[in-house]
Amino acid sequence: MTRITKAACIGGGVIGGGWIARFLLAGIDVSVFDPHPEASRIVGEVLANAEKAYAMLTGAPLPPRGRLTFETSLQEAVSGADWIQESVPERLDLKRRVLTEIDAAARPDALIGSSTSGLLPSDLQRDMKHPERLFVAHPYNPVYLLPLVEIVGGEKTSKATIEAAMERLVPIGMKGVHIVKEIEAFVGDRLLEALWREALWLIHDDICTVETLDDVIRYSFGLRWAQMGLFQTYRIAGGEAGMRHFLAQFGPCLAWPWTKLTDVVDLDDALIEKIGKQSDEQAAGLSIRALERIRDENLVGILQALKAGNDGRGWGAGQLLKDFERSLWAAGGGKTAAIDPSGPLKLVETKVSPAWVDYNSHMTEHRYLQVFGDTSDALLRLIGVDLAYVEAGRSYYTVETHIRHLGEAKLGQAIHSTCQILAVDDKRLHLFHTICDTESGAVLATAEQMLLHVDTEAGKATPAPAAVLDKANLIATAHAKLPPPDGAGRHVGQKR
Ligand SMILES: NC(=O)C1=CN([C@@H]2O[C@H](COP(=O)(O)OP(=O)(O)OC[C@H]3O[C@@H](n4cnc5c(N)ncnc54)[C@H](O)[C@@H]3O)[C@@H](O)[C@H]2O)C=CC1
Ligand SMILES: C[N+](C)(C)CC(=O)CC(=O)[O-]
Repeated sequence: MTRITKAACIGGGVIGGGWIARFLLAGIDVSVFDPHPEASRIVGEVLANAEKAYAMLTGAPLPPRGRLTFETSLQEAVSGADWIQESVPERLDLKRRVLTEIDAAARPDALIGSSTSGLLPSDLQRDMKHPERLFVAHPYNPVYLLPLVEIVGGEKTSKATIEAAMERLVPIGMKGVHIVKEIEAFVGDRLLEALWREALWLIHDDICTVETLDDVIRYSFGLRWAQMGLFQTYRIAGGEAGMRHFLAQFGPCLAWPWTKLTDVVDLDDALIEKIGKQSDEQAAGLSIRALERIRDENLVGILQALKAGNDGRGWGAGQLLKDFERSLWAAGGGKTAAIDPSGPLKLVETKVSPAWVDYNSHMTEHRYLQVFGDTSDALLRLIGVDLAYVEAGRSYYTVETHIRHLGEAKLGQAIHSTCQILAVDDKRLHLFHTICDTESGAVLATAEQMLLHVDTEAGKATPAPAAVLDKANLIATAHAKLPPPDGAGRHVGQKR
């Protein structure tokens, strides 16, 4: 799979900032051009939120963050970049000018994506010398968490460009959908605008407030849409007879006066003030950045729930996250930086994610097991038991775990986990893990585990090969010199 090696972002506002974070956190160097005097502060704040969100989103090893540079000219920014993302304000004249400048300065094989929400790529590429490499790459806010990108070509865009763009989105955890015919606003914004138009009428006509309208969405179909979209949701709503019955029953309503159709409400001063006032009341003093953090925590929780859906196989955006994590493990998981076996190995660093917190407002018990499981997995990769090893039919299975809960981990808290090998023989790995608060070093939980080496096809324990045992023994020999960890060998109910 071909990867982006260097990205350039022209425009670093809401969307440019999101793209910058997406690229950097995928390990890609990014150079930015944005004449706004506070561009670097704005991008820095978006990036800080994105890093916080990623720490909660995944325990998979992210690559080292890409290098971020701000340039004083567009030409310097695009130099050497193989993906250039334009995210300047939504004005055709401005975008055409900027895209023409990018076209003149970019390397010949660079792909040029525009974040436009609705302008036609054929209009955008009109003045370009190499229009075949221009496409719309329309993302959704926040770009670093929402994976979708609508890829739309214009009359002069080449097929190869579309294919290359779609392919390069995969390693950065995004899902490209190719919209085969160009229309204004593509698919997503066409749908959103229809809903928005209706919403503005409902406020204008005093049917409800903005808060009630948002409640109607977020307590009902908003929850459905995140996981099944529209058509699959309606298929189920047709009962056992499915979609055809649904169409027969509710199709005729489309001709009833349920909607204002394409009438556009007049956004006069009075309506703007009414919506602005109601929106201020709804925000209850929360700043935009604070609302962004709440939104991000919620999105992380939803993505993680979807990752666990469909009997653990993942569903929709959650399945995409699962695949992305798999690629992260495959790419970086085995290459743990210099291991120092003179102490317990620090193998997992993470933050307590919203989906991990229970009704007691702290990390719930099975998430401790998840972190301990991740710690065992990290150790296994270290001794050569990686994805390729497992796919070849052998692995280690956990046969016993004893967890002790000694402290509380709260939402967003930075925690890490260490591993001490207690014993190794040809079939068994006896491990002792400790989860600590990263700031204070306080011990929050420990787990003692026994793992058995298995032939996964036969479903039987089998001796591990020398290559694995040698690596495990090297660490175990060093760990044998450490004092036995406090709590090792304890059983439930034992007095301290
Ligand atoms: N805000 C949103 O929800 C979404 C916006 N988009 C699209 O993304 C694009 C950017 O929108 P936002 O980020 O929301 O706008 P924004 O106003 O937050 O950011 C635009 C940035 O472009 C910079 N800029 C202006 N002229 C420039 C130039 N000549 N060269 C380089 N930078 C320049 C500005 O200083 C500003 O930082 C638009 O095409 C918009 O339709 C796409 C998806 C969602
Ligand atoms: C309002 N908007 C048209 C800029 C929205 C988008 O383009 C996509 C989004 O993130 O909702």
